[in-house]
Amino acid sequence: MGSLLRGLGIDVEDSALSLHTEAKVVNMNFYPPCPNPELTVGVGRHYDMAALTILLQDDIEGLYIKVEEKGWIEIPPIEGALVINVGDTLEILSNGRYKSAEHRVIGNSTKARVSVPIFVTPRLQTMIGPLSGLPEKDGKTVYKHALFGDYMANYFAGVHQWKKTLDFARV
Ligand SMILES: O=C(O)CCC(=O)C(=O)O
Ligand SMILES: [Fe+2]
Repeated sequence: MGSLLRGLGIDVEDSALSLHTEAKVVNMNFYPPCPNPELTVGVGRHYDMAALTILLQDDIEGLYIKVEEKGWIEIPPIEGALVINVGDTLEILSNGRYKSAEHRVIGNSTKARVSVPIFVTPRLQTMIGPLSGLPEKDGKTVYKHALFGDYMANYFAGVHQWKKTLDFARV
């Protein structure tokens, strides 16, 4: 995450970096095969709330990411490779310079799939907001400061509102 932020021209201190990446939540997803995968939920379209998601997939396809003007693009499943997703927290920390990635998972008709995302997040009591030293986007501060725990409570209260959950932190 340090490299991503340095890419924006800010030199974040190690202490600020570790503050925003202190907690790690590991999920283990199992998608059993289904003859009619279009009838299964898989994982509906969403944005992760984390700063970054580090995702280990197996060699079974299923993960799609939404790319502007191109639609849903399949992420090739390369065994052992890690997919790194930008989440809402990094969007807020970067004042909208990095956008959280919309993605979804579709089940498979013949093969079971396993994935292990690690959500890298601040702790609940950590204040998140645009990092200091960040050049303003079009002269505007897009996001305000909020407790990560409050952001999380709001996210899970409205998880199907997609990008609207970010409105909670908008100025
Ligand atoms: O199974 C996957 O590849 C992704 C799962 C996912 O998006 C999530 O758990 O947030
Ligand atoms: Fe996700």
